[in-house]
Amino acid sequence: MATPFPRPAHVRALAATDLARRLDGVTLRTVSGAPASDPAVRGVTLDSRSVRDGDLYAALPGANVHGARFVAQALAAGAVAVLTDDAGATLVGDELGPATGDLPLLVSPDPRAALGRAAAEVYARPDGTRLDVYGITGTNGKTTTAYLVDGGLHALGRRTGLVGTVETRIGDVRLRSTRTTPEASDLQALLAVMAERGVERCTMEVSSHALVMHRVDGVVYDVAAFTNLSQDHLDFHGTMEDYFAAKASLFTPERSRRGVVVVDDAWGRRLAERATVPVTTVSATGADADWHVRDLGDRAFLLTDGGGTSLELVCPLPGDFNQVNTAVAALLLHLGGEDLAEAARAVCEDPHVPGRMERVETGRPDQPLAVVDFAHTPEAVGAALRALRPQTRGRLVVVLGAGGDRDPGKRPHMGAAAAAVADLVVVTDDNPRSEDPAAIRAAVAGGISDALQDRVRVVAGRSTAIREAVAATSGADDTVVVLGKGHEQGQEIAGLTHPFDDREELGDALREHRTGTHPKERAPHVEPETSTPEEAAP
Ligand SMILES: CC(=O)N[C@H]1[C@@H](OP(=O)(O)OP(=O)(O)OC[C@H]2O[C@@H](n3ccc(=O)[nH]c3=O)[C@H](O)[C@@H]2O)O[C@H](CO)[C@@H](O)[C@@H]1O[C@H](C)C(=O)N[C@@H](C)C(=O)N[C@H](CCC(=O)O)C(=O)O
Ligand SMILES: Nc1ncnc2c1ncn2[C@@H]1O[C@H](COP(=O)(O)OP(=O)(O)OP(=O)(O)O)[C@@H](O)[C@H]1O
Ligand SMILES: N[C@H](CCC[C@H](N)C(=O)O)C(=O)O
Ligand SMILES: [Mg+2]
Repeated sequence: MATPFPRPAHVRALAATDLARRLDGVTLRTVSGAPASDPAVRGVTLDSRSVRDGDLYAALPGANVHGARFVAQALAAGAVAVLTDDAGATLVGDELGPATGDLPLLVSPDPRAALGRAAAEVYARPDGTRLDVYGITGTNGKTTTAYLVDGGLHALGRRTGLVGTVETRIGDVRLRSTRTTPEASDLQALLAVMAERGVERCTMEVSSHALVMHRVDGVVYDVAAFTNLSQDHLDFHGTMEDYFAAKASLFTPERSRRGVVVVDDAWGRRLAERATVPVTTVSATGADADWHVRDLGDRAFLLTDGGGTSLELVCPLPGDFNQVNTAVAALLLHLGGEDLAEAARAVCEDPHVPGRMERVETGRPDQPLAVVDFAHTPEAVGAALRALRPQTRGRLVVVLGAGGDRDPGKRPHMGAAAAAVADLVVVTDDNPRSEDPAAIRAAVAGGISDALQDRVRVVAGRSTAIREAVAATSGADDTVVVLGKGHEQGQEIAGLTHPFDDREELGDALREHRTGTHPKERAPHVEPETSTPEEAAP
């Protein structure tokens, strides 16, 4: 898929030989052994389908295929040089033969690691342009905190950029994000475009995939923040230790200048000890920290250093965890040079975070409290439901599933976390991707103990499940919450993405429930029938 990201108008046309010299560990070679030609490199990409005239094409080894397989396509599209590894150089020779004997090959033992720096060289900002970059990492809360920071900056009158799961923004221009953290060459181009268009501060989510896959190499964050660590992505990282090591690498001088670390889990406490840049710590649980969050009820909380500074704030979003996200956002801005009190008030002004604890309203006074949230880890499922429990006088009904082709180990824990708090758990499909949806549902429901199985319904088809959940509520005292897909606009089933929006589905279900309309199926379903709880037996 072609990258949607723009390129800067002004680039440095660096001779390929010069570029090679600027990159540590890179040697210049040709297929034939003849001297390399020396074209000007004016852009960088790692995807042959996105090559533009004058580009360096990074032919990277991948889990599925070696990018060197696409060198002919890249050259046809205008690539003038190739960054690759030894294996890639051999493949280029095999694919192209002597025809492009003087094509400059920039060869590195780890071309993915060289990519960000290569792009940073080519897209180097004009002197005097200042763009501060803030990076937020952690298992849960990156998107929410990034919106809080960006909203705060906006309220303070700064021109901002935002890069994350939901969208990418350059000032007022909004682009769709394909990943939480873009690939290194896209990111460097994006930051250069932001600087060109007068953006002063860019706030971005930094995923653990990005840290391991060198997507943020070439960026030094002015302030980095860590929210928390709990189980997710073990399909990619293997162990929690490795997952932690990925996150911790953000808090080193190569990647950031200073940090904010939440020390409410053991990983955060370890990070605060291990970080090799100065960090400010914050806790909402009374752990030893520089700053503390004290809940005052009704969303009010105190941000205090236990000494002379105490700010009373009203959290703009529901849930105790959002008080922590708000505190992190305020402290990050403070470390970035803003006055703390002004920053904290600005952060609390009026953030809209799409698909996170987002209410769905029909205008009908007797509708249940209806919420769409992005919780898709055991920890987040528990946190989201615990946030809604006290507001619910009647029944708390939750719809959830788990994504296919993603960490299978978290599925039973997600089911268990939901059943521990909710009165009814409707287990259904998230994005099954290439997996069997029934097996994923069974894994989620299978995590729920026998004693709680009477709270569980397993329903194939997310649309049907949302309608069953709404039908299980009986008025304004009840809550129905749909977890896992938040802002997502599609449901990925067997290689195809079908339009699907939880907020629309929930709104439709609430309106149909009121008028007694028959549930309509808007999205294609893998299996149309409603299955029974037996299917979920472990
Ligand atoms: C697990 C993972 O992150 N994989 C990334 C990895 O893919 P890969 O090693 O399998 O690459 P590959 O498919 O073998 O292709 C090899 C190379 O050939 C290139 N290619 C391929 C085909 C073609 O026609 N032309 C071409 O140039 C590719 O661009 C690639 O560089 O390198 C590719 C680019 O080099 C990435 O696109 C790809 O991200 C995939 C799409 C992905 O889904 N990543 C997700 C899991 C991800 O990154 N998620 C995080 C975390 C979100 C969160 O925190 O919850 C995110 O930041 O979004
Ligand atoms: N600080 C927090 N602690 C625990 N749970 C949280 C926290 N912040 C948000 N959540 C929960 O996690 C869900 C995901 O939040 P958010 O989208 O902000 O995280 P993220 O880190 O960007 O996730 P992703 O990696 O998938 O992009 C929220 O919908 C909410 O249920
Ligand atoms: N960025 C997250 C999104 C997960 C959202 C959930 N709907 C799923 O499909 O698992 C991931 O790739 O793990
Ligand atoms: Mg996110």
